[in-house]
Amino acid sequence: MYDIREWRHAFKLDPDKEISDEALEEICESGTDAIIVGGTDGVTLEKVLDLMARVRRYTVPCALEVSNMEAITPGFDFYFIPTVLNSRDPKWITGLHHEAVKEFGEIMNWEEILVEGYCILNEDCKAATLTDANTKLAKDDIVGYAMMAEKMFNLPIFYLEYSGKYGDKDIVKSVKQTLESTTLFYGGGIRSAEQAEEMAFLADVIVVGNVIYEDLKTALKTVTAVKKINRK
Ligand SMILES: CC(C)=CCC/C(C)=C/CC/C(C)=C/CC/C(C)=C/CC/C(C)=C/CC/C(C)=C/CC/C(C)=C/COP(=O)(O)OP(=O)(O)O
Ligand SMILES: O=P(O)(O)OC[C@@H](O)CO
Ligand SMILES: [Mg+2]
Repeated sequence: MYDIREWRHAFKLDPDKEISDEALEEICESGTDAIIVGGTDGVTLEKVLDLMARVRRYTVPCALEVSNMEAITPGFDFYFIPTVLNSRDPKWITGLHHEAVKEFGEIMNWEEILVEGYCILNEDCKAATLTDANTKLAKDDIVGYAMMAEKMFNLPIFYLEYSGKYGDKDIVKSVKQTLESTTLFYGGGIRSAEQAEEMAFLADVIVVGNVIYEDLKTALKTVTAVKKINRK
């Protein structure tokens, strides 16, 4: 499925973490809508190339979520570019992006590039520390970022990122109610089929990451849990 507006579930694989061929096969053949390759640190070109080649044995769509310029390579179906809307440092909002587009803009295939408006809400996660994200936000602050993502910047994706921590359902619900055309990704702390199902009622796309490496069987169960619920 190459239209993110039809996705319900994605697995996020971290190039900096090891995964066996058997586990990778189960993940890629699970029925998930996509594999997102991304992580905050330790993402090198070598590790990205290795993981991409292994995922490419399967037909599942595969996106590279760019976290640094050095690890970008051709061969993915999509390139997801995060912009951290609640960062206190402009480098993570438009700074690195400006440098990249100045240098490579003429040769970039914009058809395969999707910008993700991130709002990072777990103050203890690596991405929050790296980007100096202001995580002390009230619901209306977060809803404001969602509205900016859609109405001001026309972004295809708004990503509520709780990486490592299960999020606040009330916030996810309010953000979903605010968005009309932008796709809402929810990611963070999903460690059971029940949690996946709960968030699938609220968000468009549920992203499952760390549990892949901690409890593969449970990770696989999140796919069926999410797929049985229609997107609103
Ligand atoms: C050759 C070719 C095909 C070219 C393609 C052209 C192309 C795509 C060019 C890129 C253009 C561009 C605009 C690039 C932007 C450059 C850039 C570096 C932007 C900054 C991105 C950013 C804000 C990164 C910050 C960190 C972040 C939000 C990462 C996202 C992933 C994430 C949150 C992972 C979760 O954390 P994790 O590491 O899993 O944590 P744990 O290990 O604790 O679980
Ligand atoms: O690793 P977890 O906590 O599942 O989060 C998934 C994803 O949102 C991380 O970027
Ligand atoms: Mg992770």
